[in-house]
Amino acid sequence: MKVATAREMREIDRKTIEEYGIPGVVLMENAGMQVVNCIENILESLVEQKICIFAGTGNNGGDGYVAARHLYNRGANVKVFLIGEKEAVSGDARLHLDILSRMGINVQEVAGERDWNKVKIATAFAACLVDGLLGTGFRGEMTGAMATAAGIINGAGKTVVSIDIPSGVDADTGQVRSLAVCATYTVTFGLPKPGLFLYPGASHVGEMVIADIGIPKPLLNDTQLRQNAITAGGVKKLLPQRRPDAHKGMSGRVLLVAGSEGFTGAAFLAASGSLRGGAGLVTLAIAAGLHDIMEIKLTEVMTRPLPEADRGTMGREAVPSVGAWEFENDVLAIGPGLGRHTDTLQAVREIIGAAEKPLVIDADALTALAGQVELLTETKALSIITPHPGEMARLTGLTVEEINQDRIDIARRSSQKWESIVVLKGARTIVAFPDGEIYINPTGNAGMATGGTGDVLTGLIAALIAQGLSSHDAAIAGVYVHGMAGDIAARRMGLIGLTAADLLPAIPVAIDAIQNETK
Ligand SMILES: NC(=O)C1=CN([C@@H]2O[C@H](COP(=O)(O)OP(=O)(O)OC[C@H]3O[C@@H](n4cnc5c(N)ncnc54)[C@H](O)[C@@H]3O)[C@@H](O)[C@H]2O)[C@@H](O)CC1
Ligand SMILES: [K+]
Repeated sequence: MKVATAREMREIDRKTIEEYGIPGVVLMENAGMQVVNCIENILESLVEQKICIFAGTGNNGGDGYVAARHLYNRGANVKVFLIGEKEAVSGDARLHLDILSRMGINVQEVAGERDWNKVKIATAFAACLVDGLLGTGFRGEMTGAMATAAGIINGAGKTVVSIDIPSGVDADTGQVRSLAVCATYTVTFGLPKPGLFLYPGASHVGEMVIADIGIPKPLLNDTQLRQNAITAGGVKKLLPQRRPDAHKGMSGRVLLVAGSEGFTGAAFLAASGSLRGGAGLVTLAIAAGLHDIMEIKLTEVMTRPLPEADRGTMGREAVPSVGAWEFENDVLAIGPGLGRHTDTLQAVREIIGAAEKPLVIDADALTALAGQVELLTETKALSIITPHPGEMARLTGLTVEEINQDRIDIARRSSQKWESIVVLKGARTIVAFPDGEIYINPTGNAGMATGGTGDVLTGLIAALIAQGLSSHDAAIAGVYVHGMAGDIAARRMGLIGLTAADLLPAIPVAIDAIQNETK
């Protein structure tokens, strides 16, 4: 599903109006009507329901006036509060404001203390509050009267329906400075905006309703829109089908280079992630001193001992062995729990530099790349790197905070610069491709913020590549399945105390659920 930034949405609106000839007031009419349809679904009947509409002076407020008119027509008792002056309302919004006046529906400009008291009393008795304060035109932070209004809305404890986006959320980044409206429902127009998926904005959205306001379909499917939200229906088309006469050789082979003393669990989780992801054969290459332990710990996985630097850490002599084994496999995943011994990191760089098969690079292998990321542009194969924000910080020189403030843009620019697929993990994983395309993953939960879940993802993505998916498709499908496995596990046991190993049995359940998805 395409996702549009504020600028792109403005452009879509412009083309709808100028190129297709659908007037802006019609779009606004449809938008307001869709908000009313949503409220009617929630409240069942609108007759004599008290509903407060909060409007700003822009077009978001314009949608609010339309909603007010239709709510009134359907029997509701509406109160419209304008945060600003009527004089400041122009264009399409002005036209709809004037219609309200002609209908005798009062629009109260909120300025002084007495007005705020009226607002507070009205909200206390309302069944539903409609937030048309600010939409995609919002920038910066809510201050003054806007902030006061948002505070009253949030403090009222009522059902809140936000128009297009909860006011105060940055449509492109999901950032919330000072405060933002906390919606129960957000009715967004045409296409969802990135800020509805990205945190902290995402936690203000409530239930997202994507409403048709009559924008022509070619504009909504425009390939020039470079952001997407991953959907179950989309992933279903990517996942491998298992033939009835399949044998293990057909489901692909994963070579995993992982683990070091104290970090055998990472190797176990990545290898198990590959198995649960459906790989036919999984080989774990691990420092020789740990080989015997892993033979016991992993039943279905083949293990290969690697020459060591110190006890339990891969040494540089491992490079030729990994190079030789790589050719017996379809994909090489490297990094989970490898440790940071200087020789190990050097070996990792040499392995990556020489690799010819698709690569999945994670954890300590990313540490090996810090300061030398250009190595990625020199590999023959397309690499997927799977940094969490801390690892991304080491790779980019930015802080974790800077990365989380603009996850999409940073993932996109890094992918283009490093000519690699970037899977930026964290709440709302972003998959970025060197051609500028972005996929936002909607699955997953806070319970997955625990050690080892990233190792499972590495193994899972590698398993999908082994089964014939392109690196592109494996990255998209992998993050979606992984998050969904986390959601399935969390439904069973809650968020607290969820472990990475709990994800493993949920992976096949997630894949099965997606494959049986009807859409
Ligand atoms: N033809 C169109 O463009 C359509 C637009 N629609 C609606 O219009 C919205 C976008 O409308 P606009 O571009 O007019 O913008 P908004 O209504 O989102 O807000 C713009 C107004 O808010 C002010 N503003 C910006 N940042 C502020 C801040 N930090 N504090 C206080 N005020 C601030 C601006 O100066 C401007 O007056 C969409 O979200 C959607 O709801 C819909 O009616 C569909 C059609
Ligand atoms: K809004």
